[in-house]
Amino acid sequence: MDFRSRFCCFGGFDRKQNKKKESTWRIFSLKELHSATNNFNYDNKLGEGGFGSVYWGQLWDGSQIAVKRLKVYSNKAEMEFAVEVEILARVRHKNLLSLRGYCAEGQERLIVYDYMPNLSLLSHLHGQHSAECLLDWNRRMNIAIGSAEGILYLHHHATPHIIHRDIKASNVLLDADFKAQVADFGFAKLIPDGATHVTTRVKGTLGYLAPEYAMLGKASESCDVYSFGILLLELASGKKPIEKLNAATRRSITEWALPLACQRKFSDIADPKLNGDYSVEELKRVVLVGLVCARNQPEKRPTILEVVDLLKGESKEKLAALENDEMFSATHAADYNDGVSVADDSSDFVSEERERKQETENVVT
Ligand SMILES: Nc1ncnc2c1ncn2[C@@H]1O[C@H](COP(=O)(O)OP(=O)(O)OP(=O)(O)O)[C@@H](O)[C@H]1O
Repeated sequence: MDFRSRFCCFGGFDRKQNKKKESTWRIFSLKELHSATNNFNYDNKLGEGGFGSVYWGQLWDGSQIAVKRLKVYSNKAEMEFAVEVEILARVRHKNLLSLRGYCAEGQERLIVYDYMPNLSLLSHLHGQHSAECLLDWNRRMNIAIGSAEGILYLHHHATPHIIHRDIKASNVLLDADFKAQVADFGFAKLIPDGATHVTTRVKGTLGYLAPEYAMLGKASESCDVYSFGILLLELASGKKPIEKLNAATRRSITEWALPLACQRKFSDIADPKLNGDYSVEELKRVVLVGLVCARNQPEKRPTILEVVDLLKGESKEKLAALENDEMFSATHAADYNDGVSVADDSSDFVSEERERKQETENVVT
């Protein structure tokens, strides 16, 4: 089956819809993308992910683009390509990375996006931009609320609803004004009307995976909420989702932050790069919401709609209730020693940047 017939199988486009979308995305020729990226020159390369390499380019009208080029053609990759294009074409939101178009010629598969000049949140928190300290508290707060609003659109406003399944710092891109754009829909799942979850192969990134999803393959909106909670803690603290303490010991960001939150030591959680320059109230809000999102029991997590309200500080009562939740009680804090968990040193438990992807065949049918 070629790309176009697969694309139609998703049922996303009829001719009428296509017409409506004409002004927002289009099909690019390979020749045009070769010329925009200086023949996919190494100097134009922005990064590399599971799907392939991403290149910076400039179109004839001067606009800047990012072109994701499929690494190796296969049926699986073709499917991932079709899912990403299909989903991107149907979503439009200020906090979701927009599709400019795609190219499918021979075995070449390319996706064209708007270029995000401030790259990913990961590059600012832990990567090449981290030393520049460009993420002041105000920007972090806007990124937290903006990305939550992007996810809210996927969960509650897109039809059918969409679970992202790979929310993480490298998938939150930043535009020229540091506005968050949630990206990378290659793993997303469309949720049929009325379904509460879909059972699926586990795909995602270690450190961000909800336990019920990692173990049972149960994907639902609350798995995205869990991953978003980890992202909030990362944004507040500047720490990675899993920290390597020594050769045999790993500590998750929740194991580290929960005892501190129970003892109300929020300033110990704040990223030292902020130099104490943050709103204490907002920091507390981000940490408490992050921790409640990353609870092990999915039914105890808030919806992303509640998360948006809480982050915006729109409901004082809900925030007070959250602060008084038994999860943040002093007795709960006593359950934790110093928050250190001992794990074996298998190389796939934690991995660095490039090795973080986990693709586990799920045993549940
Ligand atoms: N629209 C864009 N504008 C600017 N940079 C981008 C854009 N899209 C991707 N990038 C850069 O390219 C890198 C690779 O992106 P990609 O989505 O392929 O992989 P990833 O999210 O890092 O990893 P994975 O595919 O394993 O999830 C990103 O980390 C980002 O820095």
